Amino acid sequence: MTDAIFSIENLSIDSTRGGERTRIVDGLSLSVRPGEVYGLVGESGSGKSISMMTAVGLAAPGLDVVSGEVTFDGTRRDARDQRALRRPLSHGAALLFQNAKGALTPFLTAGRQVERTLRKAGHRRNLRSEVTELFRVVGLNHADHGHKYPHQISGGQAQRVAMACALATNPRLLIADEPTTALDVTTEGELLRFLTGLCRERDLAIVLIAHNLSLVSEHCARLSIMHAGQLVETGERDRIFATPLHPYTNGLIEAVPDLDAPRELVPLKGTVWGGPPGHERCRFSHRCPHAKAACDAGRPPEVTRPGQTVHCILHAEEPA
Ligand SMILES: Nc1ncnc2c1ncn2[C@@H]1O[C@H](COP(=O)(O)OP(=O)(O)OP(=O)(O)O)[C@@H](O)[C@H]1O
Repeated sequence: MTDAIFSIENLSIDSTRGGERTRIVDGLSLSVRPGEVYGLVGESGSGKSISMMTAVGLAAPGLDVVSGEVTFDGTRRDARDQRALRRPLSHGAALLFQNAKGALTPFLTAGRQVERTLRKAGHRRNLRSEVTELFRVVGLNHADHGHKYPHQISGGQAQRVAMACALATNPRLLIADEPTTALDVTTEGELLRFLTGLCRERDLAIVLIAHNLSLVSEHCARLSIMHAGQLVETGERDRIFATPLHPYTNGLIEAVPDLDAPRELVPLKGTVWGGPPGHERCRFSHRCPHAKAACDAGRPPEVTRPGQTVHCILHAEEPA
């Protein structure tokens, strides 16, 4: 995709535990445009965080980046060289995590946290007014909250302070890793609407990582669905919801309650990593109602349909 500001191609990561090597991310590719909130969805443990942290040069020690290329702002880099990858991304990208309160420094007021980030980003003049402006941008009143310590504000307010810190570096890419999981539903909705607006106003590219498909579908026009380290389906939200092609996507959609048309929810059977070892196969086969021998015999083929790409043998066999 030529107009993407951030793209990942064929990222694979191995982890070795107890002498056993496991491919925890297997050939992930995705790309995000400026002004877009892109969703990365999957159950807990499917590899969303590890993929995105590695793509910005923050792979945990001990992980082996086997392959992958990351393009940011027009320059392509080998993901195996994490240091080289981290340098440009540490200036152009910001990260938001689930527990904002825990991420803020407990002995610094909310205002000082933002001021410190501004200083680190090289700002020296008009710091007070820049902090006040960043508070305004994230929907907080500096006079009310700037002097408070993290334990004196709510989880939603702490997440807004974390956002102000993130915006202080003027990023072009924001990776938001389950940023609202610890918040109540109303605050969650408010914050995500706010993030979406921010993304449009500032032409910011956002990758929203979440396990909740309905949440992502509300805020992202394009998304990727991940299972056990592999992407199973990618594409436009409307197409994916209208005609889910992968049995896993279908399972996730069936598990989402629909208040307008109540129906029996169908929980997904099995666990993410419950299948036989080896990555040269479909990793959903042990949970799939349509599985056949061929699913375990090789990697699932990538099949492209208008606005959608699926990795599944079922669709390789039918005409486009
Ligand atoms: N530092 C590490 N070294 C080795 N394996 C790891 C490491 N961190 C995570 N893993 C494993 O990698 C897999 C993917 O983890 P990851 O945290 O990326 O999942 P996730 O989809 O983001 O889940 P969650 O929503 O729970 O954060 C899991 O099986 C996890 O146990």
